[in-house]
Amino acid sequence: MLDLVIATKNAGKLKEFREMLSDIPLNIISLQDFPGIEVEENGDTFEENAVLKAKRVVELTGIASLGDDSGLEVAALGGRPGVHTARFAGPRASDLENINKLLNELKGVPPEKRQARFVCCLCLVLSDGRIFVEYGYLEGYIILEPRGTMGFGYDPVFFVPELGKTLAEATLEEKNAVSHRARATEKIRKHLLQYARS
Ligand SMILES: O=P(O)(O)OP(=O)(O)OP(=O)(O)OC[C@H]1O[C@@H](n2cnc3c(O)ncnc32)[C@H](O)[C@@H]1O
Ligand SMILES: [Mg+2]
Repeated sequence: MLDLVIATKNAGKLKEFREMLSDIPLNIISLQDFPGIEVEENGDTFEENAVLKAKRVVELTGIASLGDDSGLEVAALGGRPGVHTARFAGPRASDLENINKLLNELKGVPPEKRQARFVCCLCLVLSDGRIFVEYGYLEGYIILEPRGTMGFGYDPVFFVPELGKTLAEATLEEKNAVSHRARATEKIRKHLLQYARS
């Protein structure tokens, strides 16, 4: 069975990928298995960062890699925090600090004007250098107070109309049925299947 390195240090993303790709015969590992690898995410777009992550891992390991760069675009904030989502409240910000900063910036914005979307850009780089890029989106609203304990990141404040709950109130299976990451993964799946058979 071939290895696939998910180019991430985020345990929440890894858990979602492991579940979504469980039917593909690949041995899924991550940067937890390569603690020395650091990737500077200095791109101006999700795509630049997703490509940076996966290319760097292939360069250093020689193993095919899937990079995920994702984030939140909030309409009332003109699309911010966007590519800066992970460091919205500062370079080493925790999920809670980021959520608090978001809720503060949205203070006084009424519920119907709190539209947001999650964006996920996935980049698969194979060891022969071939590159595939796909996007997925999830539309929702930023609620007034966090709700739920599952998932990661901004999940407790992201309400999904099609689920009738926040992403942190959704099970892994429910989130993976609709998420930005799941939608991008569906599009990249055929390339992963081909790689697994190679
Ligand atoms: O770069 P890696 O190591 O993959 O991990 P990261 O957490 O830094 O990931 P990003 O650079 O892609 O930043 C994504 C930001 O968007 C948030 N985010 C992305 N997908 C999310 C999801 O499904 N639910 C909640 N928050 C999410 C996440 O918490 C980060 O703050
Ligand atoms: Mg990151």
